[in-house]
This record gives sequence, structure tokens and C-alpha cells, in this order.
Amino acid sequence: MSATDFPARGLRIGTRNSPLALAQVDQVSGLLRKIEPALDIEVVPVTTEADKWQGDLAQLGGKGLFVREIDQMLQRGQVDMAVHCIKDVPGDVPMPRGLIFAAYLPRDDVRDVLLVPEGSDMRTLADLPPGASVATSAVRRKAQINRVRPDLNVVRVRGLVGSRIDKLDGLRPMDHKLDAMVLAHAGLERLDLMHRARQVFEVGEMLPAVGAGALGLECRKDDDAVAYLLQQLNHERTMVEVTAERVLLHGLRGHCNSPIAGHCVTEPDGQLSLRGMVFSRDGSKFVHAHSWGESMNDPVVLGSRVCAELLRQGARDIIEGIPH
Ligand SMILES: NCc1[nH]cc(CCC(=O)O)c1CC(=O)O
Repeated sequence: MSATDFPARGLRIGTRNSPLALAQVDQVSGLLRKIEPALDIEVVPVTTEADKWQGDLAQLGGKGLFVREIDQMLQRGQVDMAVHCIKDVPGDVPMPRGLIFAAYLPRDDVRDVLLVPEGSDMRTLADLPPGASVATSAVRRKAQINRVRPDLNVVRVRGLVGSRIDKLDGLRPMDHKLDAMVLAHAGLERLDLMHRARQVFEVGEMLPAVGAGALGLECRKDDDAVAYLLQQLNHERTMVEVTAERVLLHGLRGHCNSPIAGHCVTEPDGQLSLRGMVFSRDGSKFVHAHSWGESMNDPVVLGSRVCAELLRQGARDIIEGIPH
């Protein structure tokens, strides 16, 4: 196949059947049509096993569940590409055989935000009374909330962003009455729900997840036509930053209960700045490392260096100290 196959050949995009995933596919479809106006795009939505499962995801096989089924469809040739939140792509296993991220879109806001129930006058985490319940599913967020507010009761919520917000508003049954919830800025923005955000955490207050806010466009390595098409959307800076973060994550060899944060930015002079943190479950123990790369060309060196520094400070013991 060659780069001239489009638009004659259709493009099937495999995606989770969630409003967030569909919004992301919509965004990508729009960008692709700017390159190839006549492109025949077919969206192939899948309800993954992880979507159907209401229990603890760890019991289903842990990380990467939401992306695995889509990747298998891509490997089998049932679809031609996929759009993944890089945050959801496991960092401790190699890329699925035969697949590549051909492009990364320019990164959206990486920060986490605090939401409160409709009608609540609480504005920030600091406003919440002792013992208040804050919902999140991410161990990284829980550790960082409890690090500054050990008195808060952090409870797990799962499910689609919209139904989580319904739980916050008391529109769906929850074991606890919720006083607040932490979600990703990027996800809320894509769902046009940022009006619900009360506090946007600065990265110094809550270090983001590795890959936060970045979308990866995945295809088969040997599908030159699709790879060529997607590469035209690649945002070099995002690719470099995400690479540094993922090298860090990979080297730490976390498990699905590991509170790990990593955040890389390109400074105005072009230097890469990478921070990494590893926490105990309640955030009372943590290690932190921050280093700079000399140029945009060494995200792998930088990721390895920050990883080595975290391990030197005892990250392994913290990770192994958490049941998994
Ligand atoms: N954990 C699920 C998930 N994966 C990616 C996003 C949002 C987009 C992103 O941060 O890249 C979300 C929702 C959330 O964490 O609130």
C-alpha cells in the first residue's frame, strides 16, 4: 500500500464506546479530514470487557484493559487505527506486537481539577471540612490528596466521566455522600464540562499522570498508508515530552496500585524539564526527582536519569510496600 491509497480506501477507527472516547475520535476525524477532505472514515465503537465489568478492575487483569481489546482489533485488521489517551496505555509492557503510535496530538491541559456537587459552595480542597469525602479512582490522586489533607476520606469511583459526576451530584446511588471529586482537566474539556471545575490544581500541588492530556494515534507498523497519513498530525514536542515520561514510568516497573506521577515540559529555551514522584498509598512517604535535559534530543536519557534518581531514593521499597 502506498500513501496514495487515500481517499480511495476507507479508514476504520476503533474506539471505546464512551462519550469521552467518541469525542476524541471526532476531534481526530476532523483533523484527518483537513488533510484528506474526501477521506471515508468509519467509526467502529466497541464496548470493552472493562466497560461491562462493575467490580474492581484489578480482578479483570489490571492495567490496559480499556486499550487491549481495541489493540487486538487493530492487530487482526478489523480496524485501521485507534485513538488512545496515553495515560491509559500501560507503561510496563512493550507496545503490542506490530503496532505503533504514529503520532501524538498537541497535548491538552495536563492538570487535575476539583469538582463539587451542584449547589455546594466549597471552592477548593482546603475548604473541605475534616472527614469530607473526595472521590477519585486514581491512586496517584488519592496519595497526593491525603499527603496534604490526611483527614479527608478518599473514596473510589469508577465509570464514565458523566456518570461519576452524576454520583457527585447525588443523582446515582453511592455508598458515601460525596463532597468533592477529582478528574482530569483534559477529559472535562473534551466533554465540554469545564464549567463544573472549581479548583484547577497546579502541577506543583498535584503532579499529573504520565501521559496526561496526550492523545496517541495508533496503527499497524506495516500499514504505510495509514502511518503516513497519521504522521502528518504528529506534534513533535508532545512526542518528546511523553517519551521522557514513559521512559521514567517504564523504568519504575510499577503495578496497578502504584501511585506514580511524571510530568515533562519543554522550557522556553528548549530544555526539557522532567519531574517524577512515587508515593505510598496515603502519600505520607514519597520520593521526588527533577532533572533537565540538555536538548530536545534526549528524552530517553532524561527519563532514565529521573528514574534512577527515584530508585536511588528508595522508590522500589515504596512500590513494593503497596499490596498488589
Ligand atoms: N482515567 C481515565 C482517563 N483517561 C484519560 C482521561 C482524561 C484525559 C487525560 O488526562 O489524558 C481520563 C479521565 C480522568 O482521569 O478524569
